[in-house]
Amino acid sequence: MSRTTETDGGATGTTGSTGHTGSSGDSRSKTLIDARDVSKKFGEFTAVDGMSLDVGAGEIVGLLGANGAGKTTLLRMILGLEAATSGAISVLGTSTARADRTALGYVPQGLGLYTSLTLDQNVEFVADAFGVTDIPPLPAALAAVRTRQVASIGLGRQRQLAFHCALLHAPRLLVLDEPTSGVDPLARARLWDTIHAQADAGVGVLVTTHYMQEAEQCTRLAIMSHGRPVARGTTAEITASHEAVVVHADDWSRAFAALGEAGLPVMLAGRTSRVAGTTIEDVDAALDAAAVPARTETVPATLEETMVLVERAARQAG
Ligand SMILES: Nc1ncnc2c1ncn2[C@@H]1O[C@H](COP(=O)(O)OP(=O)(O)OP(=O)(O)O)[C@@H](O)[C@H]1O
Repeated sequence: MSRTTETDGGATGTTGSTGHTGSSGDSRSKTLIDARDVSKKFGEFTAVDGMSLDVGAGEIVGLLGANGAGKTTLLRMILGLEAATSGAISVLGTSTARADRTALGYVPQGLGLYTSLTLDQNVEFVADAFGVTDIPPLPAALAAVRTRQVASIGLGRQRQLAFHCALLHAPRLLVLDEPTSGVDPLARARLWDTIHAQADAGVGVLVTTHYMQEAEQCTRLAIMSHGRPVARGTTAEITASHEAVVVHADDWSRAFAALGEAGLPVMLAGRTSRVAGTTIEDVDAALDAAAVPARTETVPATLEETMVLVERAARQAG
């Protein structure tokens, strides 16, 4: 398996099935986003620093990072809503400025709906803007409230409507900025059904999310920290070189407390403690010192643990 995790801020291309698809022949035509070494400065502040990213047809690429990591800024540059300070971005085979807007669907964090208009009026507005005459029917949950003002319906339905509007003109590329934020788990699962259906139909999807369960549904991931690339690849590739120690103890709360008191970055998962980024010897020593009987084992780190570790490594590297 190719190793694609990066901790040095460098954005080398991935290889194999997760690799950059924009280099040759048939694959070139399927590359919908090709961003290379892109940076953005706001005055003296660097919000995005040397990010590279590609999205192919039928792929769901997840962009992850803590609040303020630079995800939205990168999306906005890809969409041509913000000019890059340096680097090159190609969208649908051309510069962002010349990209065919009718082939692009975008759901911003703020949804971009007209909240004082009804659901029907929002759909009509978007259909008019894109010249769509064959308007697909509203999903049942939205049809039931079609004449209500958008402001009067819940966030879950608003997000569903924003999706519906973004898909109205059958875009080839979908850009989603935290599309399920604040939505209950069932509605979230439904929105992800829609995302998968689009990808299955050949649409390329670039999505930001803070939910690890959603990230794990992506074809590939790019993780950024303080504007910089820190890891990329499939979930399996990104987590492959990271481990956690799992602690099984009858007195799980004492084990958890002992590890915390020893200064280890312990997390509780049900009734087991997990410590990522340290050795099993250190964990055993902390438990022995506190006289807590326990069985320990080393397991692959979760994506969430890996994100913490790569972010910490990036911070330490400066
Ligand atoms: N127009 C702007 N002028 C100055 N600074 C900005 C501007 N837009 C964004 N920033 C800063 O750039 C950094 C990255 O912001 P951005 O919104 O891209 O992060 P994010 O990863 O999308 O965060 P979140 O997950 O909270 O949405 C933040 O520190 C933000 O304050």
